[in-house]
Amino acid sequence: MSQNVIRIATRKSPLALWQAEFVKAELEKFHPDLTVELLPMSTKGDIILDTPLAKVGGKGLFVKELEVAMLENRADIAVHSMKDVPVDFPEGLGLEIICEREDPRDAFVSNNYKSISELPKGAVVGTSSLRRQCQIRAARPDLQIRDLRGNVGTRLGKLDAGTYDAIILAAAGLKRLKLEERITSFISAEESLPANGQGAVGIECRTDDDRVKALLAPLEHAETRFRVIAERAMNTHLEGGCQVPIGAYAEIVDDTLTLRGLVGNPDGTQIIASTKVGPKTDAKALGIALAEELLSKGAKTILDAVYIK
Ligand SMILES: NCc1[nH]cc(CCC(=O)O)c1CC(=O)O
Repeated sequence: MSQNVIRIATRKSPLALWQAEFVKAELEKFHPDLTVELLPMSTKGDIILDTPLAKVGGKGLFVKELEVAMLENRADIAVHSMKDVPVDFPEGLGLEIICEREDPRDAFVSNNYKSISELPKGAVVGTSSLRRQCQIRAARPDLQIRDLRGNVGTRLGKLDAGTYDAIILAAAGLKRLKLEERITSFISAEESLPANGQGAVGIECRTDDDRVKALLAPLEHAETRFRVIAERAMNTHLEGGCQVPIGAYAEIVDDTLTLRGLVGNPDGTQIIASTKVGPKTDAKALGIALAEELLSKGAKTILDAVYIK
């Protein structure tokens, strides 16, 4: 491979392409002589669109093809939403860079109502995230949750077609796609704890590729890394993928990290939540400790029930 080219393997969804273009622009900013090429491809997760993701099973539905491309040296890096990145990487690949986090919150989108609390009794809310479903139902057991798949544009189209009274999406995705004006209101972390890594973009590459790693280094954001490490450690220790009702959200103030976590069942009748606080450099240990605490409070029974359904 020429010394002056980096090839980005990317999914073809608008959000994935935005993320790849963002990394391309950042790389070109730091390295004016570098040429960055995009290699768009389809993944299993893009193709299986009619089955709830928890049932399709298997983590990493959206990343396998990208990883094969890097291992076969057809691409050098892949850009991921940290929320969708599996916890384990194939031999030879690793998540080398975590970029600065965008807004981590969930967003409420509706053409008729201002917020979840203003929805009329029995209103229909679209989301395929068990995490969002669980927390919405906990606050409003009367609401009906309906599956909502497809990329961000497709989901907004279904809302506009009248299929739902409201839908829930990640604020980060809407902002990145310049669709921020579609956000009716932001859902606070207290109302809906975000998914681990939500709003953060990570870069995967071959672990032995020192040339690429050196080029990527300026894109690293240390604070985001500590936050995402804590959140992912909790998720990993719970053995949860993205498609389970688990929320994990870390914040840092003056080098002190506060990690909140919750595990619930899809209908929101059970939620186990807790918090750990400690030095940010203990991010991983805090995540594991929080997972242990949630497990000891009954999270395992809840998660087992979600997986076998
Ligand atoms: N699960 C799909 C996905 N993966 C990342 C984002 C949004 C952007 C982000 O979290 O970085 C979305 C869409 C959504 O949840 O609305």
